[in-house]
Amino acid sequence: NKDYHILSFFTKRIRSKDGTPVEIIAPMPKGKTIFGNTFDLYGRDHAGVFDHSRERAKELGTSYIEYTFGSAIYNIIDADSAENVMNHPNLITKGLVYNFLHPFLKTGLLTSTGKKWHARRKMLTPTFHFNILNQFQEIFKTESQKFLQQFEGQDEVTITLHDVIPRFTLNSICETAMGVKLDEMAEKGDRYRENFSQIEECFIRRLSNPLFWGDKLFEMFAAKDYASALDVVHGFSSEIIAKRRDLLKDELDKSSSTQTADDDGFVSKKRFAMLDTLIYAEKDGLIDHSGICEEVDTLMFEGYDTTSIGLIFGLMNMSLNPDKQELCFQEIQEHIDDDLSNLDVSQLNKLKYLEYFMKETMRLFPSVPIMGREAVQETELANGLILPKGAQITIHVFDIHRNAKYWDSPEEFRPERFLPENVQDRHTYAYVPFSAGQRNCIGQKYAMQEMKTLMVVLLKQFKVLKAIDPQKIVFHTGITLRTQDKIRVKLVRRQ
Ligand code: HEM
Repeated sequence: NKDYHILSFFTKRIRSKDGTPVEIIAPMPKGKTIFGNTFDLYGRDHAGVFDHSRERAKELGTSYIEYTFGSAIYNIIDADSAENVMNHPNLITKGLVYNFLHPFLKTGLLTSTGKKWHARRKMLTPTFHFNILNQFQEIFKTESQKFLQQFEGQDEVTITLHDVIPRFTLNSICETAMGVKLDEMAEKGDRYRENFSQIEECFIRRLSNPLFWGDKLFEMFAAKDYASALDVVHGFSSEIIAKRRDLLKDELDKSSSTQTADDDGFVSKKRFAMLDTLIYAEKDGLIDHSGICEEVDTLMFEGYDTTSIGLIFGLMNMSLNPDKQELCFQEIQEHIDDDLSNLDVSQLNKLKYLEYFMKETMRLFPSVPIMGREAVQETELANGLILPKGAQITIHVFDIHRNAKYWDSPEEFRPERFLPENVQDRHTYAYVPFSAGQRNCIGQKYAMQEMKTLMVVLLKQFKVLKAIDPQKIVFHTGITLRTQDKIRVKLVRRQ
């Protein structure tokens, strides 16, 4: 705190409530220049940016403070501080870095705050009700079967998960949430995913160079191909919305000509899509077309990319832990019929070990390894720190999940950690793959249901064998968890 005299003209310091030196509560690693930590990421590649936070966590072992040009950053790697922040009523606004997502997602549910966020959350929460999720089960099942059809006739095949899984999750989110089958739009879906990667590339370029934090310089020097990538992803979501509007109109038209006296709710008889809620809300004047677009972009991105990562690492872990894969398989055999006819939500709920397996996967490989908040007013935390207005908070989920304070041999893959008797004495906020508190993930049940379904359908037919060396995995920074190389597994058909 005493260093960086020049920076102090531009950046408000974090104080302590009772005058305790701040560094006793949270250490402050020295920055590379007189501008504090502003340029610490400068020149680092994607792996270097990711490793920076891991190195800090290892070196300091506790939550810490960094100073950059314009803002103090409180970096959280412990469960107590995570709880304080996630449950703080004044800390629901997302951090500055989320502004870099605005050209892509505008201010939908993930990135908005205040009254707008409250209204949208209220509007969308009922669409994740278990009755609706139950209806989606048939789609998850069919999409999982379709996923496996591509390996028909093959007894052994090595697959690149990063190539095949995202197509499955994008198809699933479009059919469930948007009510539109991607079958005839497969190529457009592929282009959506490619251009999404381009958008992410620009996001990282901005993140690692403070000169690009403002819009002007970024647009002048670093936004190559950004506008065209945005056009593609927005074009795709607009087409989905237009298609669903047409389908809904057709359903309404048909039902008014065929309705009988006991037909008391034509839409409820059809499969309901989350997008329908938004379209009906538009009729009631609660949202406009651009609002629908930002929510569709948000749900599509959140719903496909995060579950892809969960499944990619879930299958990788199956391949690396054959004994635990066998436990999952035995459990599946016990509860799910071979023809999958009883693969419904109530049966899925019985697959406890598979659930622990996926939870452990998300502990070691959280799809969202980092989350950010901003103090929009001076805010006191329970540990005695006073964050000035504008301070940024970074919650390092990746480091909390590997913090030896809560996890014995944290690097080891052990689904048994999630047995009820092992969970009860652990800090609740030591495990936050879906965040927690008001801004928690609205799609967590959906995600688990989808991931478990594909696992069941796949494990029934195939054994998953190792095809990579896990020691060679190099993590990259991204909007979500990335690796330098794509992950592969070998599938061998069960006899
Ligand atoms: C394994 C899968 C998933 C993981 C690990 C995950 C994780 C998260 C996390 C950590 C957040 C908080 C982000 C932040 O504060 O920056 C979040 C928010 C959100 N997630 Fe998920 N998510 C998953 C799947 C889904 C799915 C399937 C959907 C939708 C169908 C979804 C929709 C959302 C939305 C809309 C938000 C913003 C909620 C709000 O702020 O009110 N997520 N998710």
